Amino acid sequence: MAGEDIVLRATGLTKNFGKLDVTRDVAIALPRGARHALIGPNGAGKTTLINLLTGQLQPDAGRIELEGGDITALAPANRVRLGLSRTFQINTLFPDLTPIEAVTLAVLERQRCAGQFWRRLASHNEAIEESFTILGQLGLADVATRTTRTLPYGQQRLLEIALALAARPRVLLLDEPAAGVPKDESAALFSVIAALPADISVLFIEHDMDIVFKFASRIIVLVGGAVLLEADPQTVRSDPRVREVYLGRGHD
Ligand SMILES: Nc1ncnc2c1ncn2[C@@H]1O[C@H](COP(=O)(O)OP(=O)(O)OP(=O)(O)O)[C@@H](O)[C@H]1O
Repeated sequence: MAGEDIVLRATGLTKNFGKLDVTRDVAIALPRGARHALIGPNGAGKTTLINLLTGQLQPDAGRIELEGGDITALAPANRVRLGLSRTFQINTLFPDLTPIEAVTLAVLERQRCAGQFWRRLASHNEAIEESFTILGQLGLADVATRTTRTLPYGQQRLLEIALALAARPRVLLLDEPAAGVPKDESAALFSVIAALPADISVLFIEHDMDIVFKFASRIIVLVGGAVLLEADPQTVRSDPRVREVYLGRGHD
C-alpha cells in the first residue's frame, strides 16, 4: 500500500503436498515494527507459511519480498543474512552451553558471514558485549553464565529468541514461542517479545487467544491454507466466521 513501510511482503503464495493444498494464494504484508499474530485451527498451514517465508520450503507459486527485494529463491541462511530470522516450535538449544556462550557464538557467526571475523580480539570483546545487551533485552542477564539445561523452560524459550536476535533481524518469525511454557508464564514471555526494539517486525504463531488479543496489534487468520481475515484484534474477535471456525471446532 502506498505510504506504508512494508518490510516483508508475500503475494500469491501457494504450496501443495501432493493433493493437499496447504497454502492457497496467501498474501501478507508486515509493516515495520509490527507485532502481528498468525492464528488458525490445527492444520491450517501456519507453520508451513512460516517455512515458506524463511525458505525451509519452496513455494509452488508466489513471491516473497524483504525490504522490496525478491527473496523467493534464496536459501534460508541467505535470508537470515538479509534480516529474516525465526525460532522453531521445538527447543533447538545446546544444553551444555551458557546463554552468553551461545549468543556470542551466534554474533560471531553473523560477523564471519559479513567477513568481519578476523578483526579478532576486539571483535570478540564487542561480540561478548553485544551478547550481554541482547540477553539484557530479554531479561536473561542474571542467568547469562548458567548452563542452559538448568534454566527454567520459559527462559530457554527466551534464549531461542536471543539467538535469533544475534543475527540483527529486521523481521522475526516466532513459531509458538510459548510452546511448552506453563500458562501463567507465557504472558511474561510475550511482554518481553512486545518490548523488543520497535524497528523489528514480529509475526508470531500462538494458540492461546487471551495472549493473542493482548499482544497482537493485528491478527492474520488462516483457515484451510488461505487467509480468512486480516484485521485488528477487535474486528477479529467479533467476526462471525472466526467464531464459527473456533467454536465449531471446540476451541475457546
Ligand atoms: N512435509 C509435509 N508433507 C505432507 N504434509 C504436510 C507436511 N507438512 C505439513 N503437512 C500437512 O499440511 C497441513 C498444514 O500443516 P501445518 O503444520 O502447516 O499446520 P499448522 O497450522 O501449523 O498446524 P498446528 O497448529 O497443528 O501446528 C497439515 O494437514 C499437515 O499434516
